[in-house]
Amino acid sequence: MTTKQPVRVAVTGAAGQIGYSLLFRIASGDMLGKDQPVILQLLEITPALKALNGVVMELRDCAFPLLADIVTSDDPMVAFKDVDYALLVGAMPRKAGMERGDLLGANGGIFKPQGEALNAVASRDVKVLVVGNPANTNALIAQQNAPDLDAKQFTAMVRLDHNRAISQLAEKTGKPVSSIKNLTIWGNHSSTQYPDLSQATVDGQPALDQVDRDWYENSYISTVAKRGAAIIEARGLSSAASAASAAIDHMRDWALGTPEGEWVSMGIPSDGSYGIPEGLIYGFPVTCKNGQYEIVQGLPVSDFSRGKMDATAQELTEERDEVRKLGLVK
Ligand SMILES: NC(=O)c1ccc[n+]([C@@H]2O[C@H](COP(=O)([O-])OP(=O)(O)OC[C@H]3O[C@@H](n4cnc5c(N)ncnc54)[C@H](O)[C@@H]3O)[C@@H](O)[C@H]2O)c1
Ligand SMILES: O=C(O)C[C@H](O)C(=O)O
Repeated sequence: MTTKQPVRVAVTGAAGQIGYSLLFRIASGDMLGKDQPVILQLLEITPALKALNGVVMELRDCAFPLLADIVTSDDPMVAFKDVDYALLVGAMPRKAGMERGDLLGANGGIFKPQGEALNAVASRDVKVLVVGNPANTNALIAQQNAPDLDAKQFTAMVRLDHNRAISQLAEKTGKPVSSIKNLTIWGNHSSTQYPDLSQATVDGQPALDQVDRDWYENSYISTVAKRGAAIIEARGLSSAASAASAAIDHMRDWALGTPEGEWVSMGIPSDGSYGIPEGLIYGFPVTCKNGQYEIVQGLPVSDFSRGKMDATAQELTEERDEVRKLGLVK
């Protein structure tokens, strides 16, 4: 029997399609371990509380041994009270033909009050993951409105891109996903992201020795970067189960650590590493230990990589300028 004290996990947009995959996996111990009880604190807008109640009924019907309690609210000051983890999912998804950045006007305003509420009532050690798009700049908005928390506590999800990049490479090389290590998603969770194979290995051998350079530069990068749009085109709805799975991976690795000698990609505040403007929430290669992440330093950067890394940083700078004009960040 477990003796650990429950931790509090907030999920926003909990009645949405990502929420419907995510909550059950958190409650079953996939995110924080099979010995860690959780209290779910679920935030929705008022008209969605009835649907959320249905999801809560289903959660209870699973009789998850690790699910200690469930709180629901339409008030972030209630949902974020004392939370140790916050997964900010609630936001409008894009439709076919839109870029994620087109959602800034509709979604940016959600993250200012949520940042303020986290600042006021969350655990001082809260770990925040922003999933709602455009995720990097929404994370920046939340962070800038939570001045009493450490900037490093706010992260954005590029793990879905990271997982897509692994899967595409596995398919191309005919090797299992478990044989692929150390690729990086640099930059924005958008079509300017840079899935970088220059340090990646397949079965311990350089990935770029095992694929054609032309395929890498002219097919692979755009397939990974535009996968979200391909899912919307096929499903008529944006990715949900895979997004939830990536959120689980992101939080699990941050909380419990990355395997020795391996890194993952997280959207985190730039400290100026690799010449990326300080403060942007940018995808970097990171290792995690004891609940902290660190940027992998000293990787060589080719001219090809430099161009791609700067282009996605430029897009994030423009998004920051846009939300500054909207008064959402300083
Ligand atoms: N970063 C990524 O890799 C990634 C991947 C997939 C989807 N997304 C994004 O995640 C977001 C959610 O996607 P979804 O498919 O679950 O959408 P959805 O429309 O199914 O669900 C969103 C939910 O958020 C709720 N919501 C809206 N405003 C809210 C607020 N202020 N507070 C709390 N809840 C609020 C809505 O009522 C709805 O139930 C979208 O912005 C989508 O683009 C990001
Ligand atoms: O593409 C989208 O708009 C949804 C999500 O960000 C994704 O990458 O699947």
